Amino acid sequence: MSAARKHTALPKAQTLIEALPWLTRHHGKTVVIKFGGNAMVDEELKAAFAQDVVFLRHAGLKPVVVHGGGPQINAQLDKQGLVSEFKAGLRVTTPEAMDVVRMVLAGQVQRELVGLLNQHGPLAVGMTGEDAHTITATQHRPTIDGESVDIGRVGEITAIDTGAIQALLDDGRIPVVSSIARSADDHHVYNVNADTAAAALAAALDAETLMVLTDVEGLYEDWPNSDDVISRLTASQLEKLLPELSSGMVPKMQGCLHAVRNGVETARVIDGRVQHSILLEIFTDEGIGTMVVPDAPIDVHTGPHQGES
Ligand SMILES: Nc1ncnc2c1ncn2[C@@H]1O[C@H](COP(=O)(O)OP(=O)(O)O)[C@@H](O)[C@H]1O
Ligand SMILES: CC(=O)N[C@@H](CCC(=O)OP(=O)(O)O)C(=O)O
Repeated sequence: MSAARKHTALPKAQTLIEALPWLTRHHGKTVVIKFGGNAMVDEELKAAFAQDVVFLRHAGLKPVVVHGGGPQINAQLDKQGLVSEFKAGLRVTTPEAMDVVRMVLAGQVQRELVGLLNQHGPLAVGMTGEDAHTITATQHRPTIDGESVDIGRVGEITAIDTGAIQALLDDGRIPVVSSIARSADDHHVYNVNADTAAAALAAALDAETLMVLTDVEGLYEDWPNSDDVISRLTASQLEKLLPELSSGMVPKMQGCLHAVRNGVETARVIDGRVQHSILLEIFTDEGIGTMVVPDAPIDVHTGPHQGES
């Protein structure tokens, strides 16, 4: 056999080998991926998302999926003639609306994601924050114009028990978590923003990465006037920006800040409208969206490090 024979699959082998340093570095690490309701409306994107997550799992990482479903909840509330209202970026959740939120997230969106992931094997297990006391909350009362406002059954996370998720990860499964919390106050449940839930879980699980998929390219520097995306910012830089942010970006970026301030190495906001955005983000050095990193540690001898992550 000629030693010089050209194998047609060589470029594929090279691509796999290029990924080797990344795979070695991230082997066994936990990555929490938040799949947003707005990125979840296209069938092909959903299937590609499931492939990416399963790929990560087979590559030796431990993915945990936390999902939203805002648009899907809106549609069901509409169908039932119930009004949707948001205050401080959160859904005003009456007891009737809470039933709809729970039914749509746990009964519809989560089931669909579990089904898509399990087309690739017996991997995904769905749960909500209610299960095994995974997420506990009390009533959240946002301050609007200086006043504490009652927005119904919206929860503020007070405790996370990672036991059930860890057990699933140890068993090689992919947990798929709906953002509903058990109540510390009564026997009912609370509606939690899915970005907030994902960030809290990432911190509690000591995840290496929080990845938030959404329907924009990342954090725009001057939204809605320009589409320049901020590619990288530190926790302190983000903290300064927070008061200027609006709508859905508020819980997302607050969540990223919480994550990197609590042990997560990077929090990334990426465009879920791009097919295979998870793999693109991971395998391109500079990433495709916005990356938040902790502040550089201060060295007592040399002062703050520059440009490290
Ligand atoms: N600075 C910003 N950069 C990007 N998007 C922003 C910004 N400020 C507000 N937004 C809005 O936030 C939205 C994303 O949040 P949201 O609608 O809650 O998405 P998801 O369903 O993925 O959680 C964007 O579609 C955009 O309209
Ligand atoms: C309290 C609150 O606002 N909860 C959200 C939960 C779902 C969610 O966050 O979905 P997205 O990620 O698709 O926005 C809601 O009811 O819409």
